[in-house]
Formats: sequence, C-alpha cells, structure tokens
Amino acid sequence: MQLTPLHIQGGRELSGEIAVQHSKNAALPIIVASLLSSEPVTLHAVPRLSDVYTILELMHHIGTRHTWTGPNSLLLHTPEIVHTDAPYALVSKMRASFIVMGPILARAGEATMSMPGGCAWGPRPVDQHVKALRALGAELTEDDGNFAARRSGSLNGHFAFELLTVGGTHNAVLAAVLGDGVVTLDNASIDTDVVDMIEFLNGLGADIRGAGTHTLTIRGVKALRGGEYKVIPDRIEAGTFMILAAATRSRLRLTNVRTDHLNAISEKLREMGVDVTEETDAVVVDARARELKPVDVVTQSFPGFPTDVQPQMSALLATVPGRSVVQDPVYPDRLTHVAELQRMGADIEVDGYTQIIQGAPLRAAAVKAADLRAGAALFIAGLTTDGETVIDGVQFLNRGYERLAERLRGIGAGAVQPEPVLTPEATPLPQLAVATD
Ligand SMILES: CC(=O)N[C@H]1[C@@H](OP(=O)(O)OP(=O)(O)OC[C@H]2O[C@@H](n3ccc(=O)[nH]c3=O)[C@H](O)[C@@H]2O)O[C@H](CO)[C@@H](O)[C@@H]1O
Ligand SMILES: C=C(OP(=O)(O)O)C(=O)O
Repeated sequence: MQLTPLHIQGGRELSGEIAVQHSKNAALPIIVASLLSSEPVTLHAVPRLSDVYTILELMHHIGTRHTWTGPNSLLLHTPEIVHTDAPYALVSKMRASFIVMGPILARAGEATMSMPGGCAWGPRPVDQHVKALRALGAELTEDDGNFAARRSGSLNGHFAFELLTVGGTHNAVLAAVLGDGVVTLDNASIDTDVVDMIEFLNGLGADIRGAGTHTLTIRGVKALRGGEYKVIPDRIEAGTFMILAAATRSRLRLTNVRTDHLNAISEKLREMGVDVTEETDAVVVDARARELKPVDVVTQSFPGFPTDVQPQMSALLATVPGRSVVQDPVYPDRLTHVAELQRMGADIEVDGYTQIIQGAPLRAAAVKAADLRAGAALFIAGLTTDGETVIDGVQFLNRGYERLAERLRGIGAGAVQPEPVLTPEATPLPQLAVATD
C-alpha cells in the first residue's frame, strides 16, 4: 500500500514532553510467547504499531483470538494450535515472526516456517535458531528457504550460542518452556527484550532461571496458566527522541522511560556535551546551551550502544561540526540511511561498516526511508533543516513509531502526515467476545 509521505518542516526549536511508547521489540516476543498458554493472557502497554497488527494476523492463523480491551491492552487466547505453519506472506513482513517456531513446536510437536523478512539492509541469518533447536533435540530440515521442525519428546540438553542473538535466544527459550526436559543455554542474550519475555513467562508458571545473565536454565513445565503483564518502555524510541532533542539543539523531557536501559545513549550524548538528567521514570535532554562535539560510536549488544539507534546517531553527528566515526559491527550493512542523508548534504564516507562523518548543517530534500530506523534518521535530519523534507516509505516508520506526526507536533515540530494516521489496523480480525460488567 502506498502511504502519503511524511512532511517535516524543520528549523524550529522543540520543547515540552513526549511520552515514550512501550517497547515494540519486547511486545512482539511476549505476544508470541502467549501461544504457550491455552488460557487467556492480558497484555498492557502494547504499542499500536503495524508490526503488532502483523504478528496478530499470523497468530490468528495459528489459532489465537484477540481483542483490544483498552487503548493499549490486548487480550489473547490460544485454546489450541490450529495451524502449525507460518505462511510466507506474513513471515516475510517481519523478522520477529520467525520466533513463532519455538512455541508452535512446543505445543504442537511440529512447525513449518518460511525465512523471515523485516528490515532488510543485508543478510540476517537464522542459523543460530536452527543450531539451538537441533542441539536440544528437535529435527529440523531446510528446503528452499522453508524450515520444517519436529520433536518426538521434550527438548533437553545444552547449547552455547556462537554469538549473541536476541531472536535466537527468544526462540530457544520458547521451544523449551513446556515438557519435562531441562535446557541450558550459554552465551544467551541479556537484552532487555529477552529479560522481559522471561519475566512474562515466569509469571505464567514457567521455570526459567538466569534472566539478564548469559546462562539460562529452563526446566520444562506441564502447562502455563493465564495472566496479565505490562510491557517495558521502548528504549529505542526513547533513544530516538533523545537524539532528536540533541540534533535540534532543544530541551525535551521524555516520560515513561527506564533510565537504566538508556545508559549507553545517555553517556554518548553527555560525551558530546549534551545535558542528560535522569529522573525516576523520565529523562531530560538539553542541548540548547553548548556547541556539540563530534564523537566515535561503536554498536554492541545490550548494554552497549544499540544498532537500532545507529542511523539516528549518524544523522545527529552529520550536523555536528568535526569528524565523527560510527561503526556498526552488529549489522555491518545497516547503511540505507547514508545515501538519503547525503541527499540532504551530509558528508559521510563509508568504508565497510564504518561511517566517517564530517558534520555541517543539512538541507531539506525529498528522501526515502528504506527501513524503520533509516526513516527515524531522516525525520531527525529533516527537523534540523530550515526547509521542508518529504519522507517517502512511511510504512517503515509505521512499524516502530506510534502516531508519529501527531506526537512530533506535540513538541512543537512541523510534521504532517495527512490521515490516515501512521498506524492503520492492518487487517481487521475477528475479535474475542469479552464479558463487560
Ligand atoms: C524484532 C526485534 O527484536 N528485532 C531486533 C533484534 O533482531 P534479531 O533478534 O533478528 O537480531 P539478533 O540479535 O539475532 O542479531 C544480532 C547479530 O547476530 C547475527 N545472527 C543472528 C541470528 C542468527 O541465527 N545468526 C546470526 O548470525 C545477526 O546477523 C546480527 O549480526 O535484535 C537486533 C539486535 O539488537 C535489533 O537490531 C532488532 O531490532
Ligand atoms: C530492525 C528492527 O526490527 P526488525 O528486527 O523487526 O527488522 C528495529 O526495530 O529497528
């Protein structure tokens, strides 16, 4: 579907407060994890994003019924697994969909999946997901980008990931929660989104120990009960708006944040000369007073500087006089923002996964987002210029930022995206009937 481009009018100082949405990348695996219970599960603080609608569409195919019981509250119920396949049309839309393999395999004993899609700036292999499930006793075959998994008993045993993978850790944990085996995962991800999913599962009766460390022990349980859970705030959205405040040399107060999830971003902004003040559930970013300094940035898995904030940081540094170097070894090809920022006058030289940036003021232009965070880099860049930037590829921004134009206007930005707003309901699904009293 062709969406109306986002029109950004730059050159205004931003001010005020912006409430950060809850985490897309935590909500998606938690929604998927609800497949492991045959009882109703209520999730609070679920962002209304196109990715959420896409995963709900896939879950509907698998056998989940859902209803929104509040603006961001979602009731999910999967009495049984009706289909054990994840069709290409849905899996190709988003990366997170590949982790439905774990719970389908756990509950139904077999699962078939296409290779996942999602933000595609280069190769995004799933070999660690496959190796983990095989090591734990599942049979897995691959044919033309389609995976078929089967298990005869409970998953059991040990696997050490060869690298830190968020999705691979999700998938292996999800596959191991039910049954009577004991699974140990080494070199597991300590990402906030992994910890949040484990806390959710343990709340439903799972026995997973070691969340937030690199060794996880999962003792299989017979069944999970229903329950309620509130998703954590989105540290990537928070990072995006912190960088926006710095890029526009403004002061913004961001509410609904976990400051302990933002250390790498806060430290880097402070190194540049930005004032970052932490409050209990808020952070104030003030870049009005001083000249900003160029810095070097290297992405790492959590708690390091996130790759999901790299394009936005590159946009900021493109406006800061002096030489900055940005390296993204986590996703070495994550560079689709570069050519578009260059259209806006950015001086960025690329050498492998390294961007060498000579900062100077940017100019407005017509640009195109080719993925979600590249889109974020472009609206940040647009808001630093004196003219109008028109950003095509709004469907990518819809994946990760809820009601973006409206929220940007709330802090004084010139941002217009004619209705329909940025988060359309992808495909209306039959909703669960809920008793109201
Ligand atoms: C929906 C979601 O939550 N997406 C996030 C998740 O993606 P995702 O879970 O896909 O990312 P991973 O943590 O798995 O990837 C990290 C690195 O491991 C590599 N790798 C991963 C799996 C595998 O089987 N083999 C392999 O080589 C990847 O190519 C990458 O270089 O974490 C990424 C890294 O923080 C973020 O950029 C994404 O926004
Ligand atoms: C890259 C992202 O998501 P995905 O892994 O679903 O492509 C992201 O959230 O920045």
